[in-house]
Amino acid sequence: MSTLRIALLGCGNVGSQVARILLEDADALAARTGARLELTGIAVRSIDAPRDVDLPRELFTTDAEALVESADIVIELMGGIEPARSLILRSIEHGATVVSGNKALLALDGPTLYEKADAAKVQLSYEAAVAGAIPILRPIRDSLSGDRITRVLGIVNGTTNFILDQMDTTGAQFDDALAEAQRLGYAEADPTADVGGHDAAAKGAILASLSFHTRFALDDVYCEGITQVTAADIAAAKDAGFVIKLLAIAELLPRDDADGAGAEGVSVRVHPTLLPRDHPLAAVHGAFNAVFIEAENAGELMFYGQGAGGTPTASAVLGDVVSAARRMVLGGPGRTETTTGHVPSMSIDAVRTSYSIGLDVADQPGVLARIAQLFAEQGVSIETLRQSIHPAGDPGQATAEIRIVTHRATEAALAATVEQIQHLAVINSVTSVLRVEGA
Ligand SMILES: NC(=O)c1ccc[n+]([C@@H]2O[C@H](COP(=O)([O-])OP(=O)(O)OC[C@H]3O[C@@H](n4cnc5c(N)ncnc54)[C@H](O)[C@@H]3O)[C@@H](O)[C@H]2O)c1
Ligand SMILES: N[C@@H](CCO)C(=O)O
Ligand code: NA
Repeated sequence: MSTLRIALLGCGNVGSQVARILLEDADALAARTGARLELTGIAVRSIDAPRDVDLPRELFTTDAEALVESADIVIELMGGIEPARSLILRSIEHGATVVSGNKALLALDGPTLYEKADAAKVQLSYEAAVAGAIPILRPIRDSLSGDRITRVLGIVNGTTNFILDQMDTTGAQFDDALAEAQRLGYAEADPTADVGGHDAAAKGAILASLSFHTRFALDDVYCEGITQVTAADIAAAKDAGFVIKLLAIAELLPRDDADGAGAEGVSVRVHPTLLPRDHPLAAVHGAFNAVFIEAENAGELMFYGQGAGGTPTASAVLGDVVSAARRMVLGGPGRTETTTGHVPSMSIDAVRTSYSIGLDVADQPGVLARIAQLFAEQGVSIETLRQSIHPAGDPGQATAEIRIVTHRATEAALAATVEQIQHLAVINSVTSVLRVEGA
């Protein structure tokens, strides 16, 4: 039996579990691949740093460059842009297959890496980068490659799903739910990339690229996080039969711009979204992830599981390693990417969706009529309207909270409506504007 030499870069949460599995399950992995997967070294910053997993000390090295030069398969789990990027490029130049979980790097500079890998005829795979343990990239790339995907809705960030789920199930405020996520170790000490939607946006760019056979970068993704979502938004959504989730959405849209008439484009966006409570994604609780796909022939599909954590994520890494090793044993590089299309990226302005709008208004005659008139003037049709009165001590000072759910409208029409409403004398404030999907 032949031997494949494996270099591991980084020995943190995920890397340490990958090393453990490579050593503990060596016989089973050899039987599955037809080659022995020999872990030749683990690049670390400090050889004597304390680690959760007990690994042979002689495997550790601080010379990552030398390690990749002698490897058949390089597993990059350091995270960050540099030196991960340079080490991956160096590995490709040396003809090594690369497996990575680095969504930040892939969303930022994936095209350069894929092109170098294609030119060198080596494989680059990264199942761990999107939705951790959930097999999602291989199903999109392989299983669904004979179908036409039309829409992808993903809960791809566990921290934000945990926070929104806590707010929904316990009525917690955002800050308290975030503190709980940090206490349980879901959120980073600096949770900006999670709550700002940037982590989900990186994953959205990767999902869109593979689903629509075109390379989309982070810049193509409209991104809105969950920091503005209040307990009142969640309660109002619940009252109206919805749940709020942070979704990464990639969908095919018709184009009606001058040179695109009759053609299609792709919109990629991340924002808090109202979902009907009977939508399959509404049942994804806690820090779990799920990706809901609509395809022309397959119809609706959902992939569910743990999107983070050292051991679950290591499962996805090992899947890529075994798959790559099998192809190396059988010969030939196999085809890893088909993102050679040219579907244009479309801005969120082209999207037509429903909106949930919260208004704080004076409780006076004619207020509803004025609001309804303004919506009509902008061509935005109201689907439901709920009102609750907040009495005040002085007569004439009572206020009302109004929640309007619209039929589908464009971002432009909605923005114009909100802009005009703010100028109405009877409106105290627009308390929230959220999009609705899946209704
Ligand atoms: N943890 C998860 O749940 C999860 C899920 C999906 C994807 N990922 C991705 O997997 C990768 C690793 O994540 P993690 O949670 O294990 O991170 P981590 O921070 O726990 O581990 C990274 C390790 O790499 C080491 N490292 C950084 N730069 C190095 C260098 N120049 N040389 C040697 N070692 C270096 C760090 O010291 C650290 O031990 C990241 O790209 C992350 O985005 C993680
Ligand atoms: N911070 C990410 C980790 C997995 O990429 C999350 O909360 O889902
Ligand atoms: Na995955």
